[in-house]
Amino acid sequence: MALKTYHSFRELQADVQSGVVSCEEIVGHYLRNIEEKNKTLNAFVEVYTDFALAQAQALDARIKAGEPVGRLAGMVIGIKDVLCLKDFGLQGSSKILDKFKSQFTGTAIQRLLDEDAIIIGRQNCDEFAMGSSNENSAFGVVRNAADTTRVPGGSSGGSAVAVQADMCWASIGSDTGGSVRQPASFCGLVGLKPTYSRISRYGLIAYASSFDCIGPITRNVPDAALLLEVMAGADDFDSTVSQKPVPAYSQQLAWNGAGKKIAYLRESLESEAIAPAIRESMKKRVEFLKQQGYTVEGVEFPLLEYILPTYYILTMAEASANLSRYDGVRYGHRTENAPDLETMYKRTRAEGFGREVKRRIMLGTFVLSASYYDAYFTKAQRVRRLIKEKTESLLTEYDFLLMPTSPTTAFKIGENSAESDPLAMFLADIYSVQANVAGVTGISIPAGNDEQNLPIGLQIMANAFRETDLLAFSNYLEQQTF
Ligand SMILES: NC(=O)C[C@H](N)C(=O)O
Repeated sequence: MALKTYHSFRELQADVQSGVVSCEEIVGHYLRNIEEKNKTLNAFVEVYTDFALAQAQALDARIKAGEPVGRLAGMVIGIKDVLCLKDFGLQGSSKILDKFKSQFTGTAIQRLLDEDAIIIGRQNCDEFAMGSSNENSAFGVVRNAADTTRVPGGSSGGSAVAVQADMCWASIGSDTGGSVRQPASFCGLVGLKPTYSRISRYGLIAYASSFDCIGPITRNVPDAALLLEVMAGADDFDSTVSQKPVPAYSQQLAWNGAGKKIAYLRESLESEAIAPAIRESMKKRVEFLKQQGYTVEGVEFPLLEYILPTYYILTMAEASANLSRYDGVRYGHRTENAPDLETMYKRTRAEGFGREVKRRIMLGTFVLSASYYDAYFTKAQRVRRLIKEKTESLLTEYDFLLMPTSPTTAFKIGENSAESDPLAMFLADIYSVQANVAGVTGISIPAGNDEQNLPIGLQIMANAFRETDLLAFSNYLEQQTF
């Protein structure tokens, strides 16, 4: 029997708790959709059929027995292939982690399980989260369900498409420089990058540790708020995580706009490099907010042109160090019949890593090498500091900064590929990396469609640990019709 369409998790949860619908039926619905659509879309790389059904049955039994259940009972979630779930495969969508199994469950995922979420499978992504189109995956490209000739965005492309195509209720991705927000925008969804250190990274494959954040991809803002609330907070297993108490984000979504000041990046309305439909969508939102009586001002970000090089120099440097652990000794793939240890390392890494990952390891190693360290790495660290300070002061003067999530909507598969023009791919991240360079929070919410009916994303940034306000404002905007 087909599952009725639920518009909010609250509605679904009420039916689950009163026994109108069982968790087994819900899981069955998603398994059927996966069966039907995944061959084309390639969003899941592994489906945990037995595990998901067992979780559902156990939960149904508890509900029947009148036992209390967690805040996520009835929510079926997919996880990006960079998040550990004990005894299940984990590969960062790379050949080098072939057949690797997680030795433990990461904190964020454990917290979802503790609240009775059902984990249905792991999702395709760019290899080690490096990319913006999901074309750099050992499992092949993911297709955007709005137009299967187009990319879903990346690197959490499979996670976005799985929600877009109703193969799970929500997904958990990771965002190092837009990897949650940009695919969410390409697929018409909400993608939240929390403040750096808000969610523990214990059990997240490290890409660039001073940038990496875990974040939810959902259909709406209240779900993002609820998932953040469940996953965030102090954790003994991650010394970088913030000790700040976690607000009840999902209970504080009512918007009180009194006295709020909103900035928008002036070039969002003017730059020829931004698709006309995206500029138009921005304009409508800016005008709407002005009409509502808010102080809304266009601003320039003088360091904008330095953000991308800073991001790529630093993330590649960190990646080259983080990825040195894949040596064929401890994890996954190992080359066969190497005559000595050094050849074994070299061949394992040459065979196991894809082209984009190799490019980044080489560039990262270069900027960290003794002769170039100061010229690139140290300089980029200094510039990062300036970008962080400028961003924070802008977000102190204004409550929110609006800009597009991406300068274009979903592009064609192959059009921007890292193979043909890696720089073009990097340039598309121009607006999404600032929040990570500065460590603040940002969200992408749906903002209409372009002339080809492809989703547009509006990005809203707020200062560190201002998620409560950010989510309430996003929730308010999400409810308007433009
Ligand atoms: N990982 C991310 O957040 C995506 C970004 N485009 C990168 O390749 O670094």
